[in-house]
Amino acid sequence: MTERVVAPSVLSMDYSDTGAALQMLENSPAQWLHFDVMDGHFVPNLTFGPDILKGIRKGFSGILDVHLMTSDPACWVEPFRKAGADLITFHTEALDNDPSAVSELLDTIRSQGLQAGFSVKPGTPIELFASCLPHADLVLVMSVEPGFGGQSFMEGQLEKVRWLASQRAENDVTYRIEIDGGINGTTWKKAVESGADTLVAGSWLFSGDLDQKTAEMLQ
Ligand SMILES: O=C(CO)[C@@H](O)[C@H](O)COP(=O)(O)O
Ligand SMILES: [Fe+2]
Repeated sequence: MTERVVAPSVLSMDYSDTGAALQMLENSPAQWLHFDVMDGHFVPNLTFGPDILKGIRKGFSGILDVHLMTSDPACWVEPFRKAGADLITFHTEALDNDPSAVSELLDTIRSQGLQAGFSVKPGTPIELFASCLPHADLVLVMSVEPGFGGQSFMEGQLEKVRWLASQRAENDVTYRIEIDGGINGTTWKKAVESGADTLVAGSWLFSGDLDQKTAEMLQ
């Protein structure tokens, strides 16, 4: 079984005291940090670039999990690799949902020594990307429309998690199944029961008791 991982989303981090926030994360049981990159074009919001990741890299020794919500994902692979990313996930919709292009970009990311993932928005069928699964280290199921933290969990997306888990059980593939959006004290359990092993959580985790909530999710 794949070890469960919790990845707090930096979108909800306290930026009035970044050093203290990073220190708290470094000392917490969370193994990863989820870094949401939004370009104001693929999604109607704008967040962080590689320079910010470079700073975060200095204060966090775990896995830096970059979630690219950008229209041109390929051009950001090298800058984020140089900045210290460990894993880069991009959206299939940015590549017109073309499975060949998705596999090709996954291979490119891996060839740079990084782990590679792809993600689908809630309206995109996951089955389109069966041929991409052997090329992926992680598949990210969005359980909200990408763009903002603090939205409600879309329970119907768990069907994709179940499909990914069954594909993994039936085939010679080893990707992680990550879920992102609306994760809280109730929804994380549903995600895990459906087969998710990598839990991104932003607003709920950062609203208090991050260590305790993370430890519970890892039990
Ligand atoms: O990618 C995204 C949003 O587009 C996420 O990573 C959110 O940042 C998760 O935040 P919560 O839904 O947990 O508040
Ligand atoms: Fe995300």
